[in-house]
Amino acid sequence: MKILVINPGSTSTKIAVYENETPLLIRNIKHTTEELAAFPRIIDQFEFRKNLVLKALESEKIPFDFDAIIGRGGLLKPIPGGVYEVNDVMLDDIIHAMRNHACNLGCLIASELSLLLPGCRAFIADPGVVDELEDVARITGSPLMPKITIWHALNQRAIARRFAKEQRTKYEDLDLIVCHLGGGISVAVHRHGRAIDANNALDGSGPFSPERAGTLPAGQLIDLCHSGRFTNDELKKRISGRAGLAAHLGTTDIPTVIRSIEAGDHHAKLILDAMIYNIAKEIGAAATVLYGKTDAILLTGGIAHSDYVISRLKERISFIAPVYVYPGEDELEALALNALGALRGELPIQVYK
Ligand SMILES: Nc1ncnc2c1ncn2[C@@H]1O[C@H](COP(=O)(O)OP(=O)(O)O)[C@@H](O)[C@H]1O
Ligand SMILES: CCCC(=O)OP(=O)(O)O
Repeated sequence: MKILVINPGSTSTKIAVYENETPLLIRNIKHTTEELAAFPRIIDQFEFRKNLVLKALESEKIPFDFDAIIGRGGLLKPIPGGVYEVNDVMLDDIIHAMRNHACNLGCLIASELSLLLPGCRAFIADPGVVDELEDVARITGSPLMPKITIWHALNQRAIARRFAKEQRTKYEDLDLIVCHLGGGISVAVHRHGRAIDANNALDGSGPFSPERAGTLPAGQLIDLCHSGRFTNDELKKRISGRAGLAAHLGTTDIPTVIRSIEAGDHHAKLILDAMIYNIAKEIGAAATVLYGKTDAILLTGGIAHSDYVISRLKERISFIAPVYVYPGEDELEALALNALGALRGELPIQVYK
């Protein structure tokens, strides 16, 4: 069986072709800020990113012939984890999505390309809106604003399963805290295979990150909204996109920040250390969800490549549980395996309503 995998991220479009479990192509196309700035909205990048996928296949001489195309799912309504067939309700929700993120393009491109091939199916799996929260985790101090989770469900689950396999046990038998350290930072509590708590890494809660504000002081935010200094869209960008390290230091690139620190930039050190401090606090809070009985803490995502960040994080969190580091992400393989499992009847194909 042949699977095309499409993972549009904030700074890249990742593509893979699998023949059963074997990868035939893995391609990471990076996008510069200037290149993407030409598109007023993320949805406007649709043709650009779709054509990049087609060009990558053409340049590798891979025939356009697939049993399924799977995209990293978008910011839909909250849904349980798993594989979903792309349908009209999903496409309509994505076109009218309240939240902007490049992953919204995943199901749109998968759907459009699948229509070119009779019998080819379009799927998404474990999108960022996967919601398996316990009821108690859903309640905030205002009934007007129940908790929403937006997190790296796909990669966190793939890494948690990889860890379980390495430990010769089952994901469903473990109690884990998983932290994805990327453009956004998510911390989730996985209790026996269910993510019972997770932050909103996009525009809500948790530690600040390379490009997100994380939890903010609510009163000050309201005052800023009414200050007349910013439009609605500008303020949203100051929460998601131009926030966190980008706002403080003008870059989201950790190696650049570390070079500044090594060159004696005390402000850069203060900001990066503050980000690490906030991540550690979020992980500490997650440990209370498990009553302190955590089998392991897994750190993953691009920033997990950074010794500076990981060594300082470990200093603060190692007392909770053993810490394992999985730099980067496993999203392409996770998507491919989800599509294969669905086609083979090994995984249920859920219907988005
Ligand atoms: N080798 C590396 N060393 C340190 N930081 C890195 C490295 N590679 C990527 N990063 C950082 O990881 C972040 C992006 O993480 P990634 O998981 O690729 O993104 P996302 O989760 O947004 O898709 C950026 O802040 C980037 O600077
Ligand atoms: C939308 C999923 C959570 C997130 O923040 O993803 P990125 O880090 O890839 O932007």
